[in-house]
Amino acid sequence: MIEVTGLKKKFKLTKDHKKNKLEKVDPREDKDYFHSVRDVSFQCAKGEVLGLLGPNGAGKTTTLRMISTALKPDEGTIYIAGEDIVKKPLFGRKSIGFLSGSTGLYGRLTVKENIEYFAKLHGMNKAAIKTRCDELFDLLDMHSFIDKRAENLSTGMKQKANIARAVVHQPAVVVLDEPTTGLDIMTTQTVIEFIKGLKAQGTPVIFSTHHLDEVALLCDRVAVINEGISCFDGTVEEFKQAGNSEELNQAFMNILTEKHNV
Ligand SMILES: Nc1ncnc2c1ncn2[C@@H]1O[C@H](COP(=O)(O)OP(=O)(O)OP(=O)(O)O)[C@@H](O)[C@H]1O
Repeated sequence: MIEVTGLKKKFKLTKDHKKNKLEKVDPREDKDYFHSVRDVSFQCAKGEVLGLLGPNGAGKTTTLRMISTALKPDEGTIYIAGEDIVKKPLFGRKSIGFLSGSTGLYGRLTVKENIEYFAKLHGMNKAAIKTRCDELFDLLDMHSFIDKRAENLSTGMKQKANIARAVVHQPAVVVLDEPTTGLDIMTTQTVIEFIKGLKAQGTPVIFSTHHLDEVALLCDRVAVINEGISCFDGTVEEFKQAGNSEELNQAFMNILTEKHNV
């Protein structure tokens, strides 16, 4: 179970940003700061998949980076197994597997060497690494490229390798920032099946997406962020009710518009 409550994060504005007066002013911008995330809360229990939705710039990546402990929130709590990982970031790093657009692999190492290296960093022994790598290479259909250098991978291969890297230590919670962006249909399907597998094992999965068809396929819960503020957190059925539509795209737009006009 992961429970996120009242997260806030602001960034100091640079001089260059402040000078650019032609840009449309975002309500989150004040004199010196951009309040990227203003009040975000949601929860995801054992065996649930939560889809994190919001327009471009809503604050999804900033929120997920706080959950991954890469960014420290200004306010708020993130509880996993009864521990606030804002106060215990080391526990957070062990408990969470995080995939982001900026997750990196070492270009000169092969895929296998990369995954083994990150497994070692997590303190796994040789036997455990072999078993886990074989399992991940099967699940993510990676065998054909595990001996290729990471710098020579296609977008899809790289994404699969990054996912394997993120979950090699069997984290208690998996957090994926737009895991299917830029992937072809086959690779997307492999990633979707992989998320279903995590769910079947009871691992809570949080993923951000702009694809509501993925929400229909995978999610038990939905959280919506707009301009840094949570405007929905509930089950997919509650999402349809709140958005007054059985069609997820329409429900999403209705939720955004309604909350936007309040
Ligand atoms: N380090 C930073 N300094 C200043 N502003 C930032 C910083 N990081 C993020 N922001 C701003 O915070 C807002 C939220 O960004 P974020 O990347 O979290 O949005 P998002 O919901 O993930 O968007 P997208 O769907 O386009 O990926 C954006 O306006 C972004 O420009």
